[in-house]
Amino acid sequence: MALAALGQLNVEELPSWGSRSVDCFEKLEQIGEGTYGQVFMARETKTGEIVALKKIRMDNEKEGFPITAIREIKILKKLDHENVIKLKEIVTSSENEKDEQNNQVTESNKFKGGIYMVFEYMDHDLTGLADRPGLRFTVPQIKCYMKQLLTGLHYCHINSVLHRDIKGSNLLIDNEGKLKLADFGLARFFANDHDGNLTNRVITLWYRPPELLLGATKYGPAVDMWSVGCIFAELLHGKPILPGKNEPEQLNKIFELCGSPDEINWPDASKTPWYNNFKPSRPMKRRVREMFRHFDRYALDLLDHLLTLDPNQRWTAEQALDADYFWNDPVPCDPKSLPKYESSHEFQTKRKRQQQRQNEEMAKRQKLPHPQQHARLPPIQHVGQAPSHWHGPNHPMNNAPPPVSSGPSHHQYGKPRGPPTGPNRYPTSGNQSGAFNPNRGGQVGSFSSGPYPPQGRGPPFGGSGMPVPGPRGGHSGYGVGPPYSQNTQYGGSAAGRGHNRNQQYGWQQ
Ligand SMILES: Nc1ncnc2c1ncn2[C@@H]1O[C@H](COP(=O)(O)OP(=O)(O)OP(=O)(O)O)[C@@H](O)[C@H]1O
Repeated sequence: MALAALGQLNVEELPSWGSRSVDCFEKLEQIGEGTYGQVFMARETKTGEIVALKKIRMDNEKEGFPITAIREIKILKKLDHENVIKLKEIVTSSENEKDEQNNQVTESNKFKGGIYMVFEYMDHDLTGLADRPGLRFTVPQIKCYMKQLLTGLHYCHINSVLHRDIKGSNLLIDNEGKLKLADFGLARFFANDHDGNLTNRVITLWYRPPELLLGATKYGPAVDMWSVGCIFAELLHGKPILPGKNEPEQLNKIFELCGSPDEINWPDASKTPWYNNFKPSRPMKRRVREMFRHFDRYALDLLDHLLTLDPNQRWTAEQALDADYFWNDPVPCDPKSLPKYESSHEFQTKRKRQQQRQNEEMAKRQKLPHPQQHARLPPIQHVGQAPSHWHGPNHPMNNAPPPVSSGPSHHQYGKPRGPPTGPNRYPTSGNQSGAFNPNRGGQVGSFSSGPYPPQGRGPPFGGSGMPVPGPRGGHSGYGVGPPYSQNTQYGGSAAGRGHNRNQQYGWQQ
């Protein structure tokens, strides 16, 4: 099959798609559990190649094959880029197989069989990787991941694809340091005039832009760029920056950080469907630069242009890649120079948290001292999961040997891991613009999932599917002034630069 050049779509199709059985693969371990299916690490029996198998969940489908899976397959078959996950083929299983929990198929599902998407295998997702105790990403590493994220997204956007669920667990990373966008279950092709009516119920809440929270149904690539801004700040700050519990609170957090919409910062805000329901009761000042004053000026400048309320003024992926941030020291590192980690996926870190909770409960009951809690452990969401193992205190980023372990792990060569006694991986403060040693320096950022955000796929505003009728509808924090001090300056722009470095990415517009 001829490969598409960078920036081009893949127009050829493998003839064998769907014709092979999943029996050609040996399932090794479950590595993911998503809204739409389980993900397994597997080995192709014939070639020994390690792949990821994503089983398409059919049990809730009354109307046949799920539309999200159809979309994901359709889009991924067309995309061909080094920063976008590669869908290798589709395989099927016979209708009377047992399900993954070893339950026999029932009357209602017995004729459905199983359909799996076969992906290239990636060792980590960004959330799972960053949740490793003791891990600190360096600034060149963050720049390297950000550059790849933006390059992959730029490719999607110039090919008229919106991702619509950019978040850490959908950014996959291999041990060559390559980052790839994954989970195109919410993605769709878009028209450049943004004239169509698109669904408003997309993007995981913490990464959802203000225009969607205000009900917009005509939108474009800028929605993904807001999510990128949230991830960027999270990488540098060490924790999610806008962890709202529900849509009104999410909007309130956005306004507290980015200021309330007005005629200057977002002239069209008042035209959004739910503006009158959610507009703040009094003006709020923009505080991005104050809140993140510990970032260096180039990082702040990029962040400021990504976390821009008005989607029309928000930077595009192309503009972001041209930001001074990527062109000033310390420059992004070469992906290949990144340390290799034992594999980690969010699903597994959730299991570890589950195990820790159980240990704590046990310790409480036995009146023993509590096991040490990792600073950033989110609440448990899944119960009844199998125990796993802790990562040890030593970490490649700390110039120490890799963790050692005694039990089974993601890889057969996995080693035992001890309790999380490593240093806190969140940067405290300090200017990052000084001299830097990528492997040793104190200029570190980090990233973590924190408590799990509500998913972007459910209906907004609880079960009703309707917006809360007013800004004060039961939400105490809404419309109340922000808790920050007033003596800050907002400004800064990278506008006016004459030089464009875009051609260095080999894009085709
Ligand atoms: N190609 C892959 N290689 C390794 N791990 C993968 C791969 N694809 C997915 N995973 C793991 O499985 C998890 C879930 O996959 P994915 O996001 O595609 O499923 P989903 O059902 O759409 O999930 P969600 O509802 O969380 O969006 C990912 O976060 C990742 O950890």
